[in-house]
Amino acid sequence: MTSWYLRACAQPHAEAAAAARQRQAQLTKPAGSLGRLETLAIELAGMQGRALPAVDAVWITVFAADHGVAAAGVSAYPQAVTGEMLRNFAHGGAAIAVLAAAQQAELEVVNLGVVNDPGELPGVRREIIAASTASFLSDAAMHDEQLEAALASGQRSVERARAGGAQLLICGEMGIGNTTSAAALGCALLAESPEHLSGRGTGVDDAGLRRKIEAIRKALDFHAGAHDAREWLRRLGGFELAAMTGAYIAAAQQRLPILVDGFVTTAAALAAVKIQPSVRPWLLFSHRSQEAGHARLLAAMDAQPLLDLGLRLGEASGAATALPLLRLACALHANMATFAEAGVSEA
Ligand SMILES: Cc1cc2ncn([C@H]3O[C@H](COP(=O)(O)O)[C@@H](O)[C@H]3O)c2cc1C
Ligand SMILES: O=C(O)c1cccnc1
Repeated sequence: MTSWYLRACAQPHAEAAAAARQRQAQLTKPAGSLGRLETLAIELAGMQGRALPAVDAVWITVFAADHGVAAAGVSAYPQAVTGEMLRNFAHGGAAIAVLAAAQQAELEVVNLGVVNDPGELPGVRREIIAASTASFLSDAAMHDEQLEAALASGQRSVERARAGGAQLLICGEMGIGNTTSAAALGCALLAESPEHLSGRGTGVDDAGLRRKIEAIRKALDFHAGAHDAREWLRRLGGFELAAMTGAYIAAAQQRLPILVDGFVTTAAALAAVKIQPSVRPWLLFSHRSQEAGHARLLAAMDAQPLLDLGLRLGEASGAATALPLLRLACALHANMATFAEAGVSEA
């Protein structure tokens, strides 16, 4: 039987996009003058299959997991932070919790396995795969069943989003060491060199950055026998990265538009596109992260991010920050007067 994540996605609805494009041409403004706000409305119309798209109901899932590679000294922060941040998400103190609450977006957090496990917390689902991935310096990060479990966790988050009436999916991540995992995965998927995709993550110093590049180089050597995107994800990814890959594929299969966050989520999106290329039209890109290497991952998917604010946090914070632009694009598209309605002369 073919795995669910290998199933192709439908293309966005061409007629709905055409109807939206036609409406944009009739609104009281010089043709094309609202730039990306116009094309965003048209793309959303195609994805939602309606001439008047809306992103009132937004679902955010933050996946948290720990990484074996953290032991290689590749983060500026201790691994215990991943578990500690789960408590912070639950109590509303994390950046994404504030951004979601300020915009009435639904936020759920999924604990896939952290070393410093805080146990049951309100608003945090426990879908524990293991306390951490194995270090990909000397082992595959995940066994096959662990990868399948992570992908399926992402798929289930999309089921909940759909049941909740979501019109847009945003995924985020929390996992100390995950910019190293994301960079390694990006290198493998794009045949890039570690210097080009490695950045300072939480803020490592020059020595930390060198350790990170060395770790990735070693991992790419060790796993040189891998041959496809799923296998690279299993060997170099993390539970949260794989869950996001699964969520992106499932959302695209179910015609749910996706707003991608920063560097780590973009690596997961790239894995999704490499596993199932028909995912690509369902992805909107929110911002270019300060993390060196993000621009290359974006370019590999011909993605034009909306914002460049020097953000380097993850947690879906960049996507949540770009959400108002999508909402404004929909409001303009639905509520501006046409030339005929307003009695304004056309060109
Ligand atoms: C307090 C805190 C909150 C965070 N929220 C997201 N990240 C971000 O930083 C981590 C990746 O960076 P690196 O690869 O350098 O460890 C991830 O957890 C990511 O989501 C955080 C990091 C910290 C310290
Ligand atoms: O852009 C990101 O996803 C990012 C950058 C730094 C740290 N964590 C995540």
